[in-house]
Amino acid sequence: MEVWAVEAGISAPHLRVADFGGLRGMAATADIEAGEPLVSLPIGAALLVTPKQRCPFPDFCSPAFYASKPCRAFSGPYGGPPWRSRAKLAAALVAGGVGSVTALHVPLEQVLNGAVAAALFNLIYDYLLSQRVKWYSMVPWLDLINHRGTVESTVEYEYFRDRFVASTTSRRFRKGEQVLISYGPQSNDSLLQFYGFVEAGNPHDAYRVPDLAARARAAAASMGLKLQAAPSGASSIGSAPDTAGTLTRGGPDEHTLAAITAEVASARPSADGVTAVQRALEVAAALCDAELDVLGPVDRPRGAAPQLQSARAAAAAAFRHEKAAVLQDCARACRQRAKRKTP
Ligand SMILES: C[S@@+](CC[C@H](N)C(=O)[O-])C[C@H]1O[C@@H](n2cnc3c(N)ncnc32)[C@H](O)[C@@H]1O
Repeated sequence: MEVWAVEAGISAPHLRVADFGGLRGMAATADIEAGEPLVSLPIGAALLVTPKQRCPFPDFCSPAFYASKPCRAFSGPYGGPPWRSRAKLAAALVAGGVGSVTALHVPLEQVLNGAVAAALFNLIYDYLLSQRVKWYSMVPWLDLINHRGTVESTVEYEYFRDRFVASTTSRRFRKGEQVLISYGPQSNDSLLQFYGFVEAGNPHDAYRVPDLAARARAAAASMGLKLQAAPSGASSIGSAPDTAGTLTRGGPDEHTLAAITAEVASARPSADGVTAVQRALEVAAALCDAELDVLGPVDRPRGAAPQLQSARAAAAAAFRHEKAAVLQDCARACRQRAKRKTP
């Protein structure tokens, strides 16, 4: 494979395939500075799905499935066709034009007008496409690097070199260390669904609270607060199209905090000097505690059990463990923020 990589023009001078506790990944063979390219490869070495492309194997997968895009593949903003394709198009236009003038005796002005219109249409079409769509790609060597949500990394398409270049922007790797990139700011739900693993301490993980209105009210009640009864269908949250809320390690997201604030605005007794948002944060913390109770004990299985467990059961246990950690962090953050004058 390494011979093939060299022949294909793939350059990853400081990486080698290595095993990290049973997980294959890439190790640094020398110190790598932040910003230094990790992998660089010609676009021809990657398997690309571009926006204009039709399903190349309709017998293997339906065109509709193909059009829905394989989410596990690396994706990035569509950079338009490489300059070589544009050069070929230009050459075809010139050849067609010359042929039309000499063989078909079409007036030169007419041919030039047509060629300019075709070139412009192509450029505008690609420009508009590149604003809206992504291309998806399987990228050899780059696809051997594992994920860490805290690493900042980029994968760029260099138009004139016609290459993908991946680098990290936030950190250096020491010789022998595992080299990691970020697959994007993804929750564990998304990582588990699309990549089959759960990231411990994932900074982008979140906990979804279904039926936020009812649970916020129940949390408020558990704190001894009395709320005006919400007439059915009149809940500030219940009337919104999405009735779920999102709790992150830093507290409820903006929408969720606003919704809880509105839901508990009528809370009595109203404590002196406590703003509506501070009250909502206290309720959010109680809501986290209640969700933790629902989750129950979520310790990772210990002892000999992990080896005996199926990978699926282990992933489910890790997933629950991480969700509990998100709730604990969220409750802590809410309580800290509720103490501040401007939470
Ligand atoms: C792009 S590949 C990375 C290379 C892969 N480990 C291999 O051996 O081919 C993505 C897959 O690697 C694994 N992976 C990546 N990052 C991981 C992590 N932080 N923890 C566990 N598995 C990870 C997952 O199985 C994921 O679907």
